[in-house]
Amino acid sequence: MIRLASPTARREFSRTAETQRSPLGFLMIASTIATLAVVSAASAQSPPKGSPEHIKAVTSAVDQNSIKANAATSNDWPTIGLDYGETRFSKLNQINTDNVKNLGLMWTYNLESSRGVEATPLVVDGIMYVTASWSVVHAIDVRTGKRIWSFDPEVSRSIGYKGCCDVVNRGVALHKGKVFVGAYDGRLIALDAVTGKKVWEKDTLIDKEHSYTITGAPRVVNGKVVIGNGGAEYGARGYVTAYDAETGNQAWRWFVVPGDPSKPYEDESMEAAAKTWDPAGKYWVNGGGGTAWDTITFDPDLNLVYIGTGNGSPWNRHLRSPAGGDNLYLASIVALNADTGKYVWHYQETPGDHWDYTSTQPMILADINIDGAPRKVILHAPKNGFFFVIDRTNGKFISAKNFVDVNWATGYDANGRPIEVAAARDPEKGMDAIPGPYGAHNWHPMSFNPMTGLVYLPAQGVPLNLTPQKGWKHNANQPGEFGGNTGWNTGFVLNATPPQNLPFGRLIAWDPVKQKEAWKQEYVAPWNGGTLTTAGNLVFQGTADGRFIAYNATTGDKLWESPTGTGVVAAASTYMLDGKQYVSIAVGWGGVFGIAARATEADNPGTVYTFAIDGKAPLPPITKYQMENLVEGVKYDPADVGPGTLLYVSSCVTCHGVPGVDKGGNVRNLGYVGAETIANLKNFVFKGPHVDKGMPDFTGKLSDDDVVKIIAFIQGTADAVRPPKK
Ligand SMILES: O=C(O)c1cc(C(=O)O)c2c(n1)C(=O)C(=O)c1cc(C(=O)O)[nH]c1-2
Ligand SMILES: [Ca+2]
Repeated sequence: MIRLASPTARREFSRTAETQRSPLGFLMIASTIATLAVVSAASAQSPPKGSPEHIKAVTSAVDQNSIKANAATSNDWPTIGLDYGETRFSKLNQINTDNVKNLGLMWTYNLESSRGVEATPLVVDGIMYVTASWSVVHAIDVRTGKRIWSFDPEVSRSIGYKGCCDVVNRGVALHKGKVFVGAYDGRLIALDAVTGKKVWEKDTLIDKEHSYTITGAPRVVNGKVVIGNGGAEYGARGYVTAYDAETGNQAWRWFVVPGDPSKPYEDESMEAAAKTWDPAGKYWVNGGGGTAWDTITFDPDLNLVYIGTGNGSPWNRHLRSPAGGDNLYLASIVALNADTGKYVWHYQETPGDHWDYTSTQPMILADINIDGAPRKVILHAPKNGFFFVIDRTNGKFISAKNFVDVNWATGYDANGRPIEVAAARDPEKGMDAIPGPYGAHNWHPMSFNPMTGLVYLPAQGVPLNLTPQKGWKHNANQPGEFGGNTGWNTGFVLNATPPQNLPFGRLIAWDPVKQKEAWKQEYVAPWNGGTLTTAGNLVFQGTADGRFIAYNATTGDKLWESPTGTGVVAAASTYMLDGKQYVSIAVGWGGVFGIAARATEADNPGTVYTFAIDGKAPLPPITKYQMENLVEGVKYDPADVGPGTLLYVSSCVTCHGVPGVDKGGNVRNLGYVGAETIANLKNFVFKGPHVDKGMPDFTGKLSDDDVVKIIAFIQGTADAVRPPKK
């Protein structure tokens, strides 16, 4: 009880009482109560880590401000590329060049998937969100390595073949207590971060005639979730859509390429783009392409969203747009207003794309000094083999330099146009495209370390010969058309002539100011993982041959490695947990190269590996990849091998590779599945047992007689490649 002793004290009290009645006073009391609440919360027990209350508290706090604030410490990994620049540069240095040799396993978590795993794990205060194949989301408690929940959007496995490049997913976005995932079948789904229960779901697909998928990670910009689609191998028209994060209501949509010119253009940018396409190619029937299937990057200060756009559909421009033209906005970086989705500027990296040179590769927004002046730039290494530095305020070209050998252009002129080699567009003659359609760099994220000034870039060469296809028509499915019987439309015959260049995989440390390589590491195969770099002067990368490696970021010296039980394609994340730095990587062999090819005999399921200094957990035992002997003795008529080859190319090769030549990836090679399976191929091709794993049912697409011919090709090829018996 307050005793009002003196008149002064009484006066003081009444004045306080006065102010308490005024609005200002109310605020003062409220703030006092708030302060008391904070004090008592701190002194009382905070919710146990990993409890629903703790997960709710830490995930609800993730928003634009917290992501910006986290960039100062890198304590958490709250968004796919770590920060809005998507630098994948962590300021953490507890693990560094001196002690990385003591890095050890804390735990592994089985993602229970056998297809590609491409996601970077997000982590806030030890709560991890990561996706496996088939867009399945896992919430994991890093403190224990145990599942909190998992969510399977139950994508019908029968549509697996409707995406070009494996049933992959590149991860989730986290915002104010929700987890956002794009499902392979085109749904954008919001989940409660605590329970994994669905909050809302939107079908993002505007057109069910063409094959659209989602494989990329959504991004949240100004409270909206932005997502694009895949499908440009199938005749899709690219677009990106923003949905309100709370309600799922559509906020805006921007198309990448123009639609049917007999209908009104959606906006001025489409009207301008249409002038760069020849309507004689009926591009709107073939979709046009440009699908934004991976990178979407956001600069909150400029309020711009940057979209990396995909290849033309079909690939061959002579067929798509016979009179030529740049075919905007294919293979470009396009800046959109984050609030309205309105076009602001574009820079086209591959005008008139002809080689599947997507620009969907992850972008990095960096502030670097060029010619003594600070510039806000985008660093980008698209499929086409050139490293680009672009002014991100206005889209102006700064520089481009090839980071691997290329044969389609000799360089870029001062205006940022490629100086093309005419033979690369020969309408009749085929050539090895260098880079080939797998790209000199694919979706595997690169990272940028401002301390070394270097970009760590997973580069590669996958040889492919492209010969213009005679008589191509949309969905005509000519025998011999690559993937034609599963919906592909490229307008090229692939490898009609065996390619003469050689495959390679390489980690390049690239100086974006000098546009020059600083160091490199060669690998045994293409298709190595994304990179992570840290203030401990480290670069982390997983490899196609099943290792997770740490390098010295300055010199490229290898400092540490661990086996991973399968090939790695995703990039790692790092974060602090209760005062200790952790590194996590989701492994799982796959993606477009990994469907049919492999570089390791280890065949463990998709798994999250988490490491810290002095971790002592045992590595999981390795399961060896199972293959039958090269198929032998299946009866066939040699006259069927020729027609069987064409049928195989249009129906089987995209997933199964070349029998007896490739060794199988996450899908089997038909040279190594046993004679009984090949002799009974009909049972697999028509309503077969693998339809629920994503294989097409070829009923009505192949005849019994076609299957006989395909068998002839498989056995004939196996016989041709079999080493002579001693
Ligand atoms: O044109 C497209 O729409 C599209 C989509 C995708 C995809 O969604 O995964 C890929 C590609 N193209 C592509 O060209 C490509 O090389 C590729 C590799 C991968 C992968 O995950 O390994 N996806 C894709
Ligand atoms: Ca593509």
